[in-house]
Order: sequence, then structure tokens, then C-alpha cells
Amino acid sequence: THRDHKFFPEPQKFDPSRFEGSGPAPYTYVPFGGGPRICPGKDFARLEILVFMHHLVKRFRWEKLIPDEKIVNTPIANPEKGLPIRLFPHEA
Ligand code: HEM
Repeated sequence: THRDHKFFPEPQKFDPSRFEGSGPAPYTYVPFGGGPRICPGKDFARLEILVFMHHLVKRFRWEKLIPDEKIVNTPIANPEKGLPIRLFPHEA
């Protein structure tokens, strides 16, 4: 469903505005599954990722080592080489 044009026009395009307002229709965006067996680590994982991203963005400038790295579906969309980046710490 994540790549279904019916629910997500231009599915490969990075477009966070898709999640604004009421966001995607129920059961179309399901990175953690859904229903009674939905991932019980969902909120923990989201918080952890948020904290990690906060520190990454606030403390470092960073650049991708492979600018046009391919995304492969395994079946989850992943950067082919693991998204290597170079970090440059901001001055304190
Ligand atoms: C980005 C991180 C994560 C993603 C994308 C993810 C995704 C998923 C998905 C898609 C399922 C299957 C849900 C379904 O059958 O409908 C699942 C199940 C599960 N996840 Fe996660 N998960 C993540 C992190 C975590 C963490 C951090 C934990 C534990 C601390 C966790 C524990 C579990 C468990 C125990 C199940 C099995 C639930 C069941 O079958 O009743 N997950 N997860």
C-alpha cells in the first residue's frame, strides 16, 4: 500500500506533507502493521528515532557519502549500502 499511487501519489517522492492534516487513510500507511498484532514497540521505536534524529541534526552537519544511493525493497525500503554518512560536529 505504501507504493500504491491510489493512496500515495508519486510514492517514491520524499514528501512529508502527505502526513499533514488527517494524513493517510486508515490501514494504508502501516510501517508497524495494524490491528490486534500491531507492533508493541511502535511508540518506543518512534521516540527513540525522534531523539536520535534530534541529536544528529542539532549536533552535526552531515553529508551522504553516496549521493544517489539506490533504494532497494527487501521488502522494506532500504538504502542499498546502508546510507553511509560523514559527520561534522558543530562548534560547541
Ligand atoms: C522502526 C522500528 C520498528 C518497526 C518498523 C517495526 C515493525 C513491526 C511490524 C511491521 C510488525 C508486524 C505487525 C503485524 O503483524 O501487523 C512488528 C511486530 C512486532 N514488533 Fe516491531 N517494529 C519496530 C520496532 C520494534 C521494537 C523497538 C520492539 C520492541 C522493543 C518491537 C517488537 C515487536 C514485537 C514483539 C512484534 C510482534 C507482535 C505480535 O505479533 O503480536 N518492534 N513490528
